Amino acid sequence: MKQEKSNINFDSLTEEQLKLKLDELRKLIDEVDNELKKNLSARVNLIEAVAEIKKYLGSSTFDAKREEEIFNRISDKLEGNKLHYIQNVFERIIDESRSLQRKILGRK
Ligand SMILES: O=C(O)C(=O)C[C@]1(C(=O)O)C=C[C@@H](O)C=C1
Repeated sequence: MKQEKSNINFDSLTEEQLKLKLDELRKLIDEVDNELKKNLSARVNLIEAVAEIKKYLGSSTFDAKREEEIFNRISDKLEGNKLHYIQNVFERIIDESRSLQRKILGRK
C-alpha cells in the first residue's frame, strides 16, 4: 500500500493538476478504507467469539487492564495529530465492542 504524505508544493501546480491530485489521494483513501473494513470486520468476528466465552464464564464485558494494554500498544511511536486521531478512533472501536458484547450477552 502506497503511503502518501501531503508534501505537495501547491504553488507549482495548476488548478487542474491539484484536482487530479485530489482524485488520486481519494483513490488511496478508498484503498485504505477497504483494508480498514476488512480488518474491522475481522475484529467484530473476534469480539463475538470473546463474548461467547465471557457468557460462558460470566465475566464482565469491560476489562480495564486489557484496554490499557491495547492503548499502550497502539500509542507506541505515535505523536501529535496522529496519536490523537488514532487513540480517538480506538476509543470508538472499543466502545462499540463493549456495546456489541452487551447485546450478545443480553446485558444493559
Ligand atoms: O479482550 C476483551 O476482554 C474484550 O472484551 C475485547 C475488548 C476489545 O474491544 O478489544 C473489549 C472490551 C474490553 O474492555 C477489552 C477489550
